[in-house]
Amino acid sequence: MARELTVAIAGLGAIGLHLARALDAGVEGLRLVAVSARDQDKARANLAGFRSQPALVGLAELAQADVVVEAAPAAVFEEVAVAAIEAGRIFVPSSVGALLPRMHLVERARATGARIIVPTGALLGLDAVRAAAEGEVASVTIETRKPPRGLVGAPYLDQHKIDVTSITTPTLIFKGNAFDAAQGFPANVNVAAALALAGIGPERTTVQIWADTTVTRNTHTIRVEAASARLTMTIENVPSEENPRTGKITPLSILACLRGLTSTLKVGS
Ligand SMILES: NC(=O)C1=CN([C@@H]2O[C@H](COP(=O)(O)OP(=O)(O)OC[C@H]3O[C@@H](n4cnc5c(N)ncnc54)[C@H](O)[C@@H]3O)[C@@H](O)[C@H]2O)C=CC1
Ligand SMILES: O=C([O-])CC(=O)C(=O)O
Repeated sequence: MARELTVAIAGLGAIGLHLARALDAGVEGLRLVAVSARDQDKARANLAGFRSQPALVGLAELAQADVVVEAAPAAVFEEVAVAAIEAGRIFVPSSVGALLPRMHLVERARATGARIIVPTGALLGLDAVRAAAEGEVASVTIETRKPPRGLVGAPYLDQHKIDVTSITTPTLIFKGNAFDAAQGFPANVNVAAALALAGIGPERTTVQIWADTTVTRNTHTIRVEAASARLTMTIENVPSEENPRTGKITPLSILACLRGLTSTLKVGS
């Protein structure tokens, strides 16, 4: 008997709307049943052509589904996460940076039977990082280069009075650990948070963020020095039209992650 999971999505932006459309088009074993949006009229317009109408509900009500995907601003992460975890659901966060200061949610999930599944998102190679982290790892670093406009609005820039729009040459904006990077750039370094969780934790994972006038893509390079292997991997993400901070691959990665929840053949660990 094929297994079917119902899915709910918080947020219908660059990630959520693409994912909702893909699920509505039909993915074996997954059925979109509910979505949540800030702008209800816009959401209704976006959903108008769907083959099957998901319910438009409040954030906490998303927990009616087996799988709750968070694709909303980090500010509402907790509301979505707590409802899903308390209901014992599978919680799939996009705003992974918001999970780092809330690791108590993992303990709650253990108690309620919920699972928290962090997708690879805009990054690559977390399978290899996880494998390496089963053994000894000396260092994990990530270098993120974004067109300056992709960094606009980050709290770190306001705090340090950095105007990225006036930058004319590639400039190192931040160097520190993944925990501090996630606080300072909540809409930009979810990839660093996911890397930290896959590998050696947010304190030991080193992050560099560059405002780079020479790149048109959100570019992430991971370097891992481990007893088993040395990894160097780069992904160059095409920014999405809706939100230049978010690479187009992100909803695709989450879709691939969701498929893996029910598929008979699953590739990659
Ligand atoms: N894990 C990863 O690799 C990546 C994670 N992200 C993160 O994923 C999250 C979503 O990213 P995008 O889709 O690009 O953002 P977006 O800004 O395009 O979409 C977010 C949507 O959430 C909606 N929203 C806002 N408040 C809401 C509320 N109270 N209830 C319901 N909906 C609400 C907005 O109206 C918007 O449509 C962000 O936190 C972003 O930083 C983005 C890229 C990669
Ligand atoms: O590269 C991207 O598409 C988005 C990104 O950096 C992130 O959210 O961490």
